[in-house]
Amino acid sequence: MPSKDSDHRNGPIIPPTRWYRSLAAAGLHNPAVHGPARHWLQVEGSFTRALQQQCRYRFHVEVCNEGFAVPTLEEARRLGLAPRQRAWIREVRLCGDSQPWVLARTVIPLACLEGKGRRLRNLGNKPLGAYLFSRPEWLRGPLETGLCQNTDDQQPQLARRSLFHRGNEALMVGEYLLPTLYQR
Ligand SMILES: C=C(O[C@@H]1C=C(C(=O)O)C=C[C@H]1O)C(=O)O
Repeated sequence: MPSKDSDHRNGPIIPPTRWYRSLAAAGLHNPAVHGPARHWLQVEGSFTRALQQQCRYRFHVEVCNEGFAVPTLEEARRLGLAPRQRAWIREVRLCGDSQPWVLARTVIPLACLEGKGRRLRNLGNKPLGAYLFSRPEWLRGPLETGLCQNTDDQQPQLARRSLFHRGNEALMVGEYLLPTLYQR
């Protein structure tokens, strides 16, 4: 059942995105990945942490949509899920000093919600990164680079995503950089 946050009218518009295995591969299609956003596309470790370090005053997470929903076909394929299999989907804005800097979309398959993973449904405004990076059983896979399609200059143009693995299970975190983050 969707949480009350899914009533939010101003949820992030996550643009359709083409994903590449590396920054260099994406750069062949859009050299903007080598510009000021490059640093953010390559941050290792917790992205939340890196954003917090850039804030003068305050970092916060705004939950826009959260609940059970059907992932896109591309997401289902990437996670090895059957098409139309529902998952817990969380969409948030990551804000620095009260400005939205990043939109994030996380797809959490049902298997990840079992056992201790139940907590993943109750994060609220606590950043997911704080959860994942404080638990050694979750390991991050390689970062992909995304080129967002059909966006205007207020919307994300560039993105990154990775799978986090716990044994045979995996969830997927996509982070879509808003120009306000890297054009400051
Ligand atoms: C995965 C991380 O978590 C961050 C927090 C998110 C959330 O709270 O939904 C989403 C994407 C991330 O950037 C991270 O910090 O690296």
